Amino acid sequence: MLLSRLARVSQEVAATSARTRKIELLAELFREAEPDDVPIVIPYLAGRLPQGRLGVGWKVLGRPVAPAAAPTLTVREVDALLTELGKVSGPGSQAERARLVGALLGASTEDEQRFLFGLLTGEVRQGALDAVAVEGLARATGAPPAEVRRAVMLAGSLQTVAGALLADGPGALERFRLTVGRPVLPMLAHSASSVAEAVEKLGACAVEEKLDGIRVQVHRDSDTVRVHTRTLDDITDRLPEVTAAARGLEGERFILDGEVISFDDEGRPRSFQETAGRVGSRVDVATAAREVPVSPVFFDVLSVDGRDLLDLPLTERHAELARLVPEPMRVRRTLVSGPGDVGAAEAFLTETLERGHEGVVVKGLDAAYSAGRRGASWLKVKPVHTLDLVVLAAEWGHGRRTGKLSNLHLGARTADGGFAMLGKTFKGLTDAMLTWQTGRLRELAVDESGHVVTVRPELVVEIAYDGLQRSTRYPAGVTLRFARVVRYREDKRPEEADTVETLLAAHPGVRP
Ligand SMILES: Nc1ncnc2c1ncn2[C@@H]1O[C@H](COP(=O)(O)OP(=O)(O)OP(=O)(O)O)[C@@H](O)[C@H]1O
Repeated sequence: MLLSRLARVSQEVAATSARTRKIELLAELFREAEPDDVPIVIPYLAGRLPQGRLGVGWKVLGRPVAPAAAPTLTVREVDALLTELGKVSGPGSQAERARLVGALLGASTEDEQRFLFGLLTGEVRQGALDAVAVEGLARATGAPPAEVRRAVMLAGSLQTVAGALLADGPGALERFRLTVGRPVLPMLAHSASSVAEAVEKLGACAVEEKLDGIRVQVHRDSDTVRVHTRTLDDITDRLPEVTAAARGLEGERFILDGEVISFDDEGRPRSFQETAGRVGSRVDVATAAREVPVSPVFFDVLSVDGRDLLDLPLTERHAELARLVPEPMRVRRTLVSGPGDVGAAEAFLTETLERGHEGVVVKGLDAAYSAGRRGASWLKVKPVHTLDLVVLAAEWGHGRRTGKLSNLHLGARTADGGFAMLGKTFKGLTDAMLTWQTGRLRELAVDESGHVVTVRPELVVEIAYDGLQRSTRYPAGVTLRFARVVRYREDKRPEEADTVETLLAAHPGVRP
């Protein structure tokens, strides 16, 4: 497929607000695409780079290059060139990158250049596009949209399903059934501001402790156990305790969902940083496991003995979980019959906080497991509110922080798919975080002016703050009071960051 075709459709999709028209445009595009184009076309449409990071500075991109008169570039050629670009390193790499970018831009028409600028700087991000693409794909191939959605949810990748569908037609969906050994994206939660609000919304519900550890999905098929993170990375080798626990259970074939966390000698949870540090360390796992032992605590089960439980209501999945997993390895919960019984839910939250946990997750009893979704039937309630924001730029530090990118410019998502800066902070950053972020942010740099390095808006960071206040300095008309970094959220994509709208809704007293 020609890049010019993709660039035109991308522009048309962005220009129309009618969802049906977007779907039709994408269906047409998919009908023309070769299966091999799909892993490139889908991320490009959403403004994502399949390579993740390229290290191309704005200075390289900013140099004008005379455009080609007629379009000849294919999306696969562009992809191959960007892959090559991502690999350039060592002495002379700057010149080599400039040469490759020059060649790419010189072969592009004006429209294609505009598209590539948007893509490489991360300015065009169409978060909602993947959902529209699923519909377009269903239309293009004659597969039922609901089945395509379920396949995408189970494959954890729209590209993979799209490639299979375009190559083999609707029959290919069979391949994406829930299978032990093949991880699926976990179900996620929305937020509620109080237990009362959550119970009001959900009616009869289970209130579960919310453990601040690392989400794990554990697959066991007789002696084989695999442990995956929320982003589907395989971390089996780092967590021998989890493998041992799974092998110790009665069942032979199952998929469990839960949290891995480290408890101290008194049985209180250690800090998230300690658990995360343990899970993150790949070397000398045995020593790490002695110093910071972790335990799995399960709260859901997706499959048992070849039975797919995803569509069962929570109550039935709980019953299966209770049969399979003994009590200390299951999350604590209490059942609440509805708003009349909210006192029990509040008492459970208080007790959970006293035991050192961060809050509760309130879950509707009838709800199925929606893998990969932020389901409306799981509501988390945490007394300490934090925001997930995106790093837009960073400033070179002074004094002790010389040579390190320090002060972060923080952005929330806006309705048009962009980001609005809410303020800056360098508080809460440990030396290790400073070193890490300096390396990572340099890879994402697109421009440097004075002491400010502008980056592709990719990195999500969790921020604690004391309040919101009006400000004429910032584009959304508000800024954060006493913002400080809690942790980086590499498991989150910028599309999952908080929006200006939800922030304002959480502070009704502050009007920009
Ligand atoms: N009982 C539980 N049920 C579901 N999730 C739980 C539970 N206990 C802890 N968790 C964790 O809480 C997360 C749910 O919150 P959410 O899906 O919104 O992710 P998040 O945005 O990372 O949340 P947070 O930043 O609050 O951890 C899950 O991914 C899981 O890791």
